[in-house]
Amino acid sequence: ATASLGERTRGDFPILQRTVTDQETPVIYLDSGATSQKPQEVLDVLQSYYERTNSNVHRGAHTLSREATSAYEAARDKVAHFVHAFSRNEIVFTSGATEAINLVAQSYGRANLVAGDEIVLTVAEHHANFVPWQLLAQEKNLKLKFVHLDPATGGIDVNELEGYLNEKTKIVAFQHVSNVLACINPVKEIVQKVRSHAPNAAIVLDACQSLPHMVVDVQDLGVDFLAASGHKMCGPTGIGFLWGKEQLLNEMPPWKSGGEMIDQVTLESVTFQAAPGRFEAGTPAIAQAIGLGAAIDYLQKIGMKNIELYEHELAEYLYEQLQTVPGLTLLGPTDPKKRAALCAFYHESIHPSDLSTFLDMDGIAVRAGHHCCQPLHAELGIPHSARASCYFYNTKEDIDALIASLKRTVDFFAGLNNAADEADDDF
Ligand SMILES: Cc1ncc(COP(=O)(O)O)c(CNc2co[nH]c2=O)c1O
Repeated sequence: ATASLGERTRGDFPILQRTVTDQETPVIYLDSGATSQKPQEVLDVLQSYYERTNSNVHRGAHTLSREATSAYEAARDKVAHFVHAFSRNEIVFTSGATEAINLVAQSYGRANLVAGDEIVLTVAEHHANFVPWQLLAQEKNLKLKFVHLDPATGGIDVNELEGYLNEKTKIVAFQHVSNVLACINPVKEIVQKVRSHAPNAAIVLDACQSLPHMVVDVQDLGVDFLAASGHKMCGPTGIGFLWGKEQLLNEMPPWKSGGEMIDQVTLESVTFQAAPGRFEAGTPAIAQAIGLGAAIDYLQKIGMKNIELYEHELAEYLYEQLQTVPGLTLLGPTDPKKRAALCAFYHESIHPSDLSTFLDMDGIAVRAGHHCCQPLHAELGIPHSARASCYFYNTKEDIDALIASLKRTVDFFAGLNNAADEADDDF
């Protein structure tokens, strides 16, 4: 049989050969929603940069600085091409999606929203796309509205959106893919609805959990801003980016200030670079940006469509196999075809942290907690959940190991409960 994409690529990732228990079997990493692993190609580029090219960018007139500058700006070109930006100037490097969204809230938000204006979010947003808007709303006395979940599908009820939109809606910010529900929001339909019912709204897309996993084309989607993190798409930590329409970016006031982002500084005044330089104060994360460029090269070699198709298989298999574990409730859409390759779940009597600890003892890495989505967990009536999240380097055998370990864990706790019941009966 043809080797799966996971079988063909897992050897590219040194860390996936590591064992984390006293058993010989390598770690089964099912926490890519938190951060992805890094292929050798990216690791080599980072090493080579520091060995051969390291220098500060945009300033020095010497060879190393010129080489570092062209490598850094080539990374920007790669990101621009990857998201099909209208222009390379629309790519602002940040430390990650969190910083990208904060930039929009504090620069665009402060300059364009006034008391009484409205921001529409969903209850499922990650805190990175929730708290910056809460703080802006507190600062400027704005109204926050939240699109809720559709109980029938387990996903976000975008039909509810229309009723929240009006002339005062100035921001509509939502995730492309949920890091907990696994739902894939219909971005183009949402954009159409917002454009027709909220003409003054800027649309901010949190693409953290979509960009690593599928083709994302900002021109096709029609949004105004997009935020993403490099570390979730085979890149190093410390790099992400904001894509924004060039005209919007150039109308926005600077955010962080200092060197690089200025044009002229005198004792009396200061003028600024145009985008993207305006928003890149200080020495940037040069190596990290170049590493992200190498990650994009790696992903493009595999093909984002191939990754998307393979992860559909993993998504369905993961969801269907988790349904065979007694006592589990799975979060998110009930149609496996409408899910990304992650699944959050909870057990009727076993704490998610106990589940993840027992899985860890079997060398399986999942996450337990609220996944920076406390409002969503409150909406679901649960304090936390466990979550398995896949990437293209995972295999169905990884999921089989997860399921087997979960069933052993559930049996173990059932045995404990039975023993406790018997002890009670003896009294
Ligand atoms: C949908 C979504 N938005 C924003 C972020 C923030 O990204 P950062 O700035 O790179 O941290 C995350 C990270 N999500 C997770 C990080 O750890 N577990 C997660 O699910 C995310 O999943």
